[in-house]
Amino acid sequence: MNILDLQLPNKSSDYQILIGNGLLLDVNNFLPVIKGQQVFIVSNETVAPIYLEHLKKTLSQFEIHSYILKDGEKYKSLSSLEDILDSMLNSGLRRNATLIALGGGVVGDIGGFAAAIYQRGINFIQVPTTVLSQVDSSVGGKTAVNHPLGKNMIGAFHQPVRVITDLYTLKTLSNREFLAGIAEIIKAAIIADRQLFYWLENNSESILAQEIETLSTMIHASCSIKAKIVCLDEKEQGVRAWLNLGHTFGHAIERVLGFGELLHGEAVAIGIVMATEYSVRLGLLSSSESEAVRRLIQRFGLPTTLDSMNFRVSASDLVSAMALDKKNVDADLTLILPKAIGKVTIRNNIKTQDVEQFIEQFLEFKT
Ligand SMILES: NC(=O)c1ccc[n+]([C@@H]2O[C@H](COP(=O)([O-])OP(=O)(O)OC[C@H]3O[C@@H](n4cnc5c(N)ncnc54)[C@H](O)[C@@H]3O)[C@@H](O)[C@H]2O)c1
Ligand SMILES: O=C(O)C(=O)C[C@@H](O)[C@H](O)[C@H](O)COP(=O)(O)O
Ligand SMILES: [Zn+2]
Repeated sequence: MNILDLQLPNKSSDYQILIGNGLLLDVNNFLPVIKGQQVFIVSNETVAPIYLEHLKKTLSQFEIHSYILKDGEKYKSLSSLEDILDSMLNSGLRRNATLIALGGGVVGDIGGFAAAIYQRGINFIQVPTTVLSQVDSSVGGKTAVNHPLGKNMIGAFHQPVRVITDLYTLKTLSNREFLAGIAEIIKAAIIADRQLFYWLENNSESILAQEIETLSTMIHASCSIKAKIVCLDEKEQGVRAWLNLGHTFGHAIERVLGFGELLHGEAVAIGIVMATEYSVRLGLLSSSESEAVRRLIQRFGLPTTLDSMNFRVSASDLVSAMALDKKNVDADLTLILPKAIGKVTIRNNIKTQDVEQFIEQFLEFKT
């Protein structure tokens, strides 16, 4: 088992990320961080039938309650959140209970948000079961639900007390979801680890074959990047915004198409290509590095254009959605732009008209 320590400026919220095989089955991974006698597990209708009984058995010494969410991004909503909170109250959950989010990023984000606001905040553990949630969403304490007008618009920072990443759970993940998670790993490499970028290129065959040793190395490397950035800037006052590379475009795509039409990782893959090409347009990045990014994304079977997924959107709709992005300061857009593979910069004061013109050209482009 690998252990990553996430050390936040506020010492009392430091926590560990455990990464290994079969961790779900060992109560000792949970015991040090469970408070009280009550455990409330949030999962969904796909993950629960496979893993919920195992987890309940592991935690059989506790009083266990659970809530099973419908599957899909569209259920990361205020209305589902209300149902979860109703269920917590109906279960007689006390303030010293522990909530466990068992599932992918949707379950982790909404479950974490429920833990953040239930009786003003309770203990919570992330048990991520997708590549994406193991390398990204389970770490860092961003919890939220979507609003029809934008991604993650209603949420809170609420750190888990532990992240328990059981690599065995990936065995049941669909290939499309597996690949979507790789998009956030490519993102992490472009942000901060040039070596990881070329490692992904050189090990793509083994990754695509889902060889467990390779996956373990990859998940550990990518998760460490996220943990380091979060330690520097927990509440996104500065460098944490790097983690939003590809997301200004990606979130707008998700919202304009309708949540769940494209997977988050797929929208981020297209968003990364758009951000790198916009970076070339501004003269910040060489076209050869931008091409290398596009090639790596394609290598993992991820989309690089909306056209390749048979989706049609207008530049003006995308820009209107981007205007609501949480990073924006005043009327202009803020974008995270690569300067080289392994280095990004935060650019404020980007004019919406320029981005709209860029998107029009981008949407014309066919691979
Ligand atoms: N909080 C953050 O920092 C952060 C970071 C990145 C993404 N996110 C959010 O995470 C969400 C995307 O997460 P995701 O990609 O995990 O999507 P997801 O939670 O929808 O899971 C993907 C699919 O895989 C299924 N699944 C999960 N684990 C499985 C398993 N082990 N075996 C079989 N099926 C399994 C799910 O039921 C779902 O159908 C988005 O809402 C995104 O906004 C949040
Ligand atoms: O942890 C972060 O910070 C991120 O930006 C990670 C992203 O991959 C993730 O999708 C996050 O939920 C986006 O946050 P948001 O603040 O743009 O909603
Ligand atoms: Zn993301």
